[in-house]
Order: sequence, then structure tokens, then C-alpha cells
Amino acid sequence: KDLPPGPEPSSWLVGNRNQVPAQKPWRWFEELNNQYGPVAYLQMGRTPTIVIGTAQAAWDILEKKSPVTSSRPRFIMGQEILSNNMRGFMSESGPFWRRWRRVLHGSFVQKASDTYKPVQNLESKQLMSELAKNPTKYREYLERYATSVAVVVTYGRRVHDIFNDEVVCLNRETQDYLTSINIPGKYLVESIPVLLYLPSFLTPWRTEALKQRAKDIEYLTRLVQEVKAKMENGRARPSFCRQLIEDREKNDMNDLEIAYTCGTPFGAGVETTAGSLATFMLACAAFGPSFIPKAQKELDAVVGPDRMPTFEDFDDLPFIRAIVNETLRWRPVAVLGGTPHSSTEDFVYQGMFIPKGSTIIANLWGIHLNPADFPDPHRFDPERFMSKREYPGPWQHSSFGYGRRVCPGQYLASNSIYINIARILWAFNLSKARDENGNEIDIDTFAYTNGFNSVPLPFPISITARTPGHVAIIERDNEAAQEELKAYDS
Ligand code: HEM
Repeated sequence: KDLPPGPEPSSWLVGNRNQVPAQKPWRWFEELNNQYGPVAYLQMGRTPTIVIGTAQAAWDILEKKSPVTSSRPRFIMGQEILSNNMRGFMSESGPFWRRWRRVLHGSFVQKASDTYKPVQNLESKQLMSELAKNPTKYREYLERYATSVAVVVTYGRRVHDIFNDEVVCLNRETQDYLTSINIPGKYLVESIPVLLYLPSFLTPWRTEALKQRAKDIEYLTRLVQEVKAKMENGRARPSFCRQLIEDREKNDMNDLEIAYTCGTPFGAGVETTAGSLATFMLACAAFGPSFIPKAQKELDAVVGPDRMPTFEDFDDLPFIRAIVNETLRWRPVAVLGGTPHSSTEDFVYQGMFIPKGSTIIANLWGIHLNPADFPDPHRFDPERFMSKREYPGPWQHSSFGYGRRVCPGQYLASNSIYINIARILWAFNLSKARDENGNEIDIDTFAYTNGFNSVPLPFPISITARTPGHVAIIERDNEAAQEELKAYDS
């Protein structure tokens, strides 16, 4: 009787499952929290499910109570069958997950992430040149940037073409498959695990997932073998994969574990980074006149017209930093807070009983669009980050999640978003595109995908260089960058 409040389940067997919409459930969760309060209760099949709708409640439950709220629910299709229990982000807390988390932490903490700034700097110079030459293809270029950074960091080699690079195509196939099977309610076996014991001729869903598993193992292992071969002939650049191979004994990781762990930055870091940069572009098209002039004034005063902004300018560009924060807040890419958490003990929060084994969803859509924390929340307004506000956590927003599961790629991602936003605003004027009659084309700021990550649907935007001088600097810098980037091609 002390469970958090929530809607009546429609039946004993399915609970509230049929009430959750398949399209953009985060909007329904937002309404749920508006109606029932910051902590709402759903019964999804037999699984107690807690939906959190405010920053403070999420912080109290997922950060302060992190020791008992940092596990994951059981993912029978995605983790047990498809991934052979090898993908750490779906792994329950335990020795396997701790080892995976420790090696990621070692390679992506703030200090380690700083060592990736040189390649982010070079790849970003290429991005600026691509945008200057062919601005209509901006979305492809953002994705190439994010992909190449992830692959250089992981395997020490670049990506030139996201449509034909073999690693990228295989990884994309894996991600698409994983997303397609991790849909709550899609497979009966998730609610009735005993179906796992049926013979294989009655379980085509398992056969299909096992086929994909074999493909994944083949290419993920091959990529590690390639790095090993380079190490043997002294040509391997420093990379996450090389580090894992060198520390194999110390970390007590076998080859398969290393292969899957190396798939992590691609799976978690590409769509999130590129999608956030696309959100920034959308904000420029929809709200540009309200913030771009101030940003360019700051850039002109601090950086000037004769060079691009750099990582060293970060401390001197408070308004650009505010734009980065507002981008991550306004349309959070991990819209449901990433993969749900699960509790490992019963506990009580503000008089409400949270049972052991609850699935816990921190609905970032509701948290970031809560007018109590962010007045007029659908307005893109960097000013809200210009002074310190009462808000739990180090970032003043909640984009990177909570507790022991907090995003390990947060520094790598933030650096990518900062350097590209600073340079795009330094180099270009961005505004609504115009149709053939010269009329501005309206922007729908709610036109986002329905996936696990929610990213902007394609939209038109006008991107033009501020002056020919800016283009000349971009081309000069990109030429030099290409020379340095050759080292990542061998
Ligand atoms: C803008 C970019 C990004 C955003 C907004 C983002 C956001 C998130 C969020 C919300 C979570 C869930 C945290 C939780 O469960 O409480 C998460 C988890 C994770 N992120 Fe990111 N992320 C981004 C980029 C990256 C990058 C570049 C990497 C590369 C290393 C990465 C690796 C991970 C991993 C491995 C997890 C799972 C952690 C675990 O289960 O212990 N992310 N991220």
C-alpha cells in the first residue's frame, strides 16, 4: 500500500504495459509525473517500475542510493541471447560489470579524455572544411566526425566514409538489431523466461539473435586481431583496444571480453554525440537570432578573426559553455535516461516503498523540461546557464545520468560538443533555410526520432561563412590537419 502512486493496472497479467504508448513514451511518462508526482509507479507485466520526473528525486534515488539502484533489469534477448552476457551496459552490477566499468573508467576519465583532444581538434578541422564546402550535407559530416573520433580512440584508425567503411557498416547493423529487439513487450520470453527452455524449432527469435551474435563475434574479434598484428610489427597507435590487450593479464580479461568491450564507445558514443550536435543546429535554425549574435561577440572578443577557437579557450568562453549545456538540456538525446536502472534491495523514499527488483527510469524528457527547474523549458535559452542555480549534480543538467552508471564517456562527449559548437559559431551564420520563393522554412522543434536515443529528423538550415577570411583560415588549418591525420590511416 505504500508503493508510489500511479495508474490502475489494466490486468493482473500485463499490469500497465498496454497503457504505455509505443511512440515517444517519454511524453506519456512526463504526463504521468505531472499527475502523480515526481515518483510514479507502473506494473510492467510482473515487474515493478518506477518513473522519476524531477532532477531532485532522480538524484536522491539514483545518486544518493546508488549502491542499491545501479543494477540493470534482465535483458533476455539483448544481453543473454544476442550478447552472450558480454555487453557491460546491459549487465547487472557484479564482478563482470565492475571489471568492464573499471577499464572504461581508466580510459575515459577526464584526464584520459584530455589525451583525445588532439584528434578531436584535427577531425573538427575537417568537419569545418566539409561544412564550408557543402553545408547541405551537414548531418552526414557530423556523423562522420563522431564515428571517426570513436574509432580512432578505440582502434587507432580513422573513418573517411560512413557509408562504405566496413567496421562502421557492421557496427551499424549490430546497433540497429540491438535497438530493434530491446523494445519492451516485443518478446514474450522477456516476461515468461521459461520459454527459454523450448526446443529451437519453436524459438525462431532465438535462432535469429544467435545468428547476429555469431556475426558480432566474428567482426569484433577480427578488429582486435588487427590491432594485435599492428602491435607485433610496431605500427599500433595508442588506443583503447591496444591498452586492453597490453593489460590483458592485469585486468583478467579474455579475448572475447576485450572484443566486446571495444565495441562500447561506438555503440554508446556515436549517435549520442552526432545527435546532440544536430540538436544544436536545430536550435540555431529555430532560435538563432536570440543567442548567435551574443555568442559571436564573445568569440570575436576572445578568439578574434585570425584563428579558430581551441580547447585552450574553453575557460574564457562562458557563453559558449552555456550553449553546450543548453544543447544537452533542451532535447536530451538519451531521452529516457539511457538504459534503465534496477534496484537490488527494498528501500523507502519519502514514505514510498520501492521494492527490490524495480526497474527505475529517470525520464530525462520530463526532468529537463520541468518548468520548476527550467522556466519556459521548450525555449532554447543559454542564459539560464550563465549564473549558478540550485540543481543537483556537477553539470547543472542531467544529460549524463547518475550514480555508478553515470556515462563514462561524458568528458569525451563534452569535449566534442564544445569544440564543434565554438568553431561552427565562430565560422558560420546559421539561420532558417528559405524556399524557392525566398520565404523562411518553418522549423518543427519536436520533430525527433522515436528510438532509444532520440535525435532530430532531417531539417533544412542555411549555413554560410561569416567572411571569406574565416573560410581561408578553415582551409589553411584543414590542409595542415590532413597531413597530421595521415598517421591514423596506416
Ligand atoms: C552527448 C553524448 C552522450 C550522452 C548525452 C550520453 C548519455 C548517457 C546516459 C544518460 C547514460 C545512462 C547513465 C545511467 O544509466 O544513469 C549513458 C551511459 C553510458 N555511456 Fe554515454 N552519453 C554520451 C556519449 C558517450 C560516449 C562518447 C561514450 C564513449 C565511451 C559513452 C559511453 C557510455 C557507456 C559505456 C554507458 C553505460 C554505462 C554503464 O552501464 O555502466 N557515452 N550515457
